Amino acid sequence: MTIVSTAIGLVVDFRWYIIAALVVVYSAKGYAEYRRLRAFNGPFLAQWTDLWLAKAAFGTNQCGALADVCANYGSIARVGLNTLVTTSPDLIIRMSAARSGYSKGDWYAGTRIPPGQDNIFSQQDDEKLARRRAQMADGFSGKTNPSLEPTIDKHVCSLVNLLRSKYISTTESFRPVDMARKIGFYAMDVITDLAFGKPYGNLENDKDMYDYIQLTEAMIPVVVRMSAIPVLRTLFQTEWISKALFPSDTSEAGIGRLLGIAKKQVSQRYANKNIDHQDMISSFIAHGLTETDLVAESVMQILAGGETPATGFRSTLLFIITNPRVYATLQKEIDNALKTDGMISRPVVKDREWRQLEYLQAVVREGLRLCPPVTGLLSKVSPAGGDEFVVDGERVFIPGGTNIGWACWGMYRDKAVFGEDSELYRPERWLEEQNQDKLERMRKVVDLNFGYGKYYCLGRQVALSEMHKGVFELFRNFDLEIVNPARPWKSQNLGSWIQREMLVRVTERK
Ligand code: HEM
Repeated sequence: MTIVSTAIGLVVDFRWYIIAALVVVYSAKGYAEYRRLRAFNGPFLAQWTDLWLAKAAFGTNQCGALADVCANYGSIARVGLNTLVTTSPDLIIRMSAARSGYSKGDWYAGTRIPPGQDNIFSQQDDEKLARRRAQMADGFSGKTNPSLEPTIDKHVCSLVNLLRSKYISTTESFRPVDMARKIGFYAMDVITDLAFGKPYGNLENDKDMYDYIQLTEAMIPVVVRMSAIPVLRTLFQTEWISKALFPSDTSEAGIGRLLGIAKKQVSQRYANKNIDHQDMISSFIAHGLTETDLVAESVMQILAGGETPATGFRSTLLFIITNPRVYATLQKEIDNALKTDGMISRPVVKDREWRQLEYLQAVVREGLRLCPPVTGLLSKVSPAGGDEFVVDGERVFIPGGTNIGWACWGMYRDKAVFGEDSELYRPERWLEEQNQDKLERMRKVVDLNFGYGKYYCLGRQVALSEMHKGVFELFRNFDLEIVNPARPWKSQNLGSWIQREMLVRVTERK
């Protein structure tokens, strides 16, 4: 007791010295951190603190804020004490290239679900990641996993059936449908079917089963925001804090419920592993994933592959139905293909068939350009010795251990790459460009939507198939009109997208 009271007395007596020492240490550290990245410009707050980053992360237009910083301060700009963002596709390609010295930064660690358990996305060790990618690649490939395309087709049919059975308007009746929600149902059914071998059944029940979409809409922004801000990231990664915050796998809804379902489904499949299924889980088991790995990977697939194709599909649909020229041209391409004997299968267009439809592909690519589904920072960290890089004709040195995220919203609107009208939704740009090098560059930049090199998205083919089939079948079957062109939907970017209330009038095609 006497020792404690003596210590408290000393602290009180010397409080001003202690406060002064703390201020000096903090300022010296802050100054050293400021100097380390002083070659990069950025907002004043971002030179000295992480407050600018926190403000952007907690706003509702995170990707726009990052793009503005690069527009104002250069294609590599400073947004925090140890964080840069870039609109340079060449830097993004360099960081993710197969043998680059860069690795995934701490941003990714916030995506360990359940807490403490790595999955393919959160894995920061390049060697372990390469091993895991090799184990999982076959499950994502249509060549080695014949169940992928039929699974997607099944849910395209369910989407069409749902619209036809409940939401057809006529001159006598008006039955607006929230397409933002139904597309979310579609994407979630596809991914749960692929990941667990059984869909959630959202489309069949016309319901957000287990409130999953509602709760992930609430949860993902929290994770993405926490990951963006270094101090919160450190807190969230502290095991007991993340465990305390994370819902248990016995929760009745949301991510806890997802984890519970994943555990149950995986353990059933694991027990039956010798039975000959030809799907994703069996491919992963055959490549040596343990039961614990499988749970973490199936949850991650749902988080990585649920909302992302839905965002691509929804925004593309909105661009089409609010643009009469695009609508008419697309419909004509679809109708002509349908009139050509044997070109298009029923009930759902095949992957090899939509790949022959140039305008449809341009429509989807342009949608991904203007509304990129993945907008979180995805920060990579520079190699220990730093890196030299030429940007906008100038050689810059990036010190070792620096986090570099992307400002993809700005990158996809670069006039030098996409032309003066880069803000405009104009699929024709993909068909009119005569200069093959320029076209190739445009393609390469938009394909960065799926990452690059050693971190390239494993679900790209699945996502493209979902989006192209979905768009084709909606316009094969229906006419679509936006109900309120003055407020077509509610869309916010919180690091990930929340898109809702997209009311559409659906009529049968004559
Ligand atoms: C339009 C839809 C999609 C987009 C735009 C997209 C984009 C991305 C991006 C940007 C990354 C991270 C790259 C990086 O870390 O640098 C990624 C990783 C990943 N994606 Fe996708 N994705 C989509 C759909 C899907 C789907 C449907 C699945 C699953 C079926 C999926 C599975 C994965 C996996 C497993 C990874 C981790 C790869 C790794 O870190 O090695 N994605 N995706």
